[in-house]
Amino acid sequence: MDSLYLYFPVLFFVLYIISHHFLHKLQNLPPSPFPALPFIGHLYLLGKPFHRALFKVSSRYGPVVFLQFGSRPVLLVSSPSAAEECFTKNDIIFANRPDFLSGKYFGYNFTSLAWSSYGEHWRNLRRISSLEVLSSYRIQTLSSIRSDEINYLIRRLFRVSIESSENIVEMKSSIFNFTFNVISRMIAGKRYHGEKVENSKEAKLFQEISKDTLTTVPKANILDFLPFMRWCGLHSVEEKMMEVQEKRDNFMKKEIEEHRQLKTSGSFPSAEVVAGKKKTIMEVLLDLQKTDPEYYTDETIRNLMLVLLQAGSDTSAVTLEWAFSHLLDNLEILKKAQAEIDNHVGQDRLIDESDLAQLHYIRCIINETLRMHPAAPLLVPHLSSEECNVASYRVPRGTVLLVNAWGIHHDPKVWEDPEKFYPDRFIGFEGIKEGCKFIPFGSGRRGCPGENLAFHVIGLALGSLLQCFEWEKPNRGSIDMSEGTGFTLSPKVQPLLAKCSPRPNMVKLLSEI
Ligand code: HEM
Repeated sequence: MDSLYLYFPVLFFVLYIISHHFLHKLQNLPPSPFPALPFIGHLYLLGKPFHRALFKVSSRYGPVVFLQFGSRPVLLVSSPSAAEECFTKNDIIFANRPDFLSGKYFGYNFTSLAWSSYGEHWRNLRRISSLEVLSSYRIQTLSSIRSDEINYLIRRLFRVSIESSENIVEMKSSIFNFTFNVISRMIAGKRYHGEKVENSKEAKLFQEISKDTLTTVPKANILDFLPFMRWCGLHSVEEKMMEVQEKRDNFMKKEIEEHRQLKTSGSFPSAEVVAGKKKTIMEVLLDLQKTDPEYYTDETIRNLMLVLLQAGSDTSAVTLEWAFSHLLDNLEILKKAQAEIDNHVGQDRLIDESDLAQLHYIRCIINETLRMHPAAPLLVPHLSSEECNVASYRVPRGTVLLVNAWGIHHDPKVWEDPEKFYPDRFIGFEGIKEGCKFIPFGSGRRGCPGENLAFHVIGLALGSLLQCFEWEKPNRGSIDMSEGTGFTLSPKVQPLLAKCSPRPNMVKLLSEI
């Protein structure tokens, strides 16, 4: 009789497995790993980096997996066909964002472009950004900012390369300063890093704010899935977020006020803003405010500015750093890119953005970098607003959708030899016509609106730095390619160091910049 009690836990366990299995089948939910633990569900499966851990889960359970992350149901998708189903047939249903704390605090209570749910407000913000802010016309109008900024960067690298005996450059900060200055000048007509920075105190403040924002988000993600952790030592996270948001908001308030004053006094913040022809994005929005003050409130403008600044600078910088890391490890590819530039542009003038359309191999390098290191490996989380079907499975309303773009890009069934950095695979690639096998910018309604700008910024920087300099690894060892973790950004853990020296035929031109 006593031994019967010993069998109880085993019996319970077997019944649990059977009921889990049949309940799942009955509900027609996608496959789900066993077990889902009390409170944390499947969070125990999350190793670092998240995209790699989730790729392992998909390799075992299939391209569509149903998970429970703490209190939230999650659909993990990692095949081109399932991703396509989410972003075509079910696109409107998944065009929402979950109510994460980042959206509450940094997204102005879910009213920002990146965090608001699908609806009229989001459509309006998206329309303004596509037409007024990130349109081809606006990107072209502000091209002088990008060429000016690349000149600053080239000049600095040239100085380092001739002045220091070691000519070693820390690429991460150089690249970040470049992309940040590009976006901040397009938005506010102001640079915050490097030469001719008008107000270095302000620049330092924004750097602090960005750092605080990025360090708070992962802690907030824990609370997003495990709200009870508030009572287990994480109660201060929300206070910290409020504090950071206040700083972000005040920073933008000051910028807008300054812009207004300069506008009324007739003196614009930077030389390239001439007679309304090359308006900064902030000016465009302040003009719209005059016509519709109820909609274009100061808060809406601050909100949009902060989204663009954050979404536009880190992502492009991370991509450029990865591209250089691979080029230093594959010098034959680097030489091939330089040969293309020499062939189409020559060495008598610097690359101009209008050359980029001819530089197909440079585009292949960028694509290959985005394939291997999509800046947002799991895209940005979506949320289903109603029940739908994916790959014939039922997905309940209120499910968080994670599309593992990194997983799709690294799947040997989708890409041959996926771990090899091989830009030639993109020769003749037909983009969206090939479905969702390459989705670094997402797809569908919530796909990235800054894709075109990103290719201009990254293409110009990569092309110019390859045209002007010879690049080498700082030592013989191979480059550390470890990836950082996070739901929304996958930077390189070790900042890239590179040896850089001017290409002999470019020295004259470089000394004149
Ligand atoms: C290499 C560069 C970039 C990459 C890889 C990238 C990638 C992405 C991804 C994956 C998303 C989420 C898509 C989804 O929800 O499924 C996104 C959203 C977004 N991106 Fe980008 N992005 C880049 C550059 C930019 C730039 C330059 C800007 C603008 C200055 C920008 C602005 C945005 C905005 C505003 C959203 C939110 C859109 C929405 O929720 O409706 N991005 N981006």
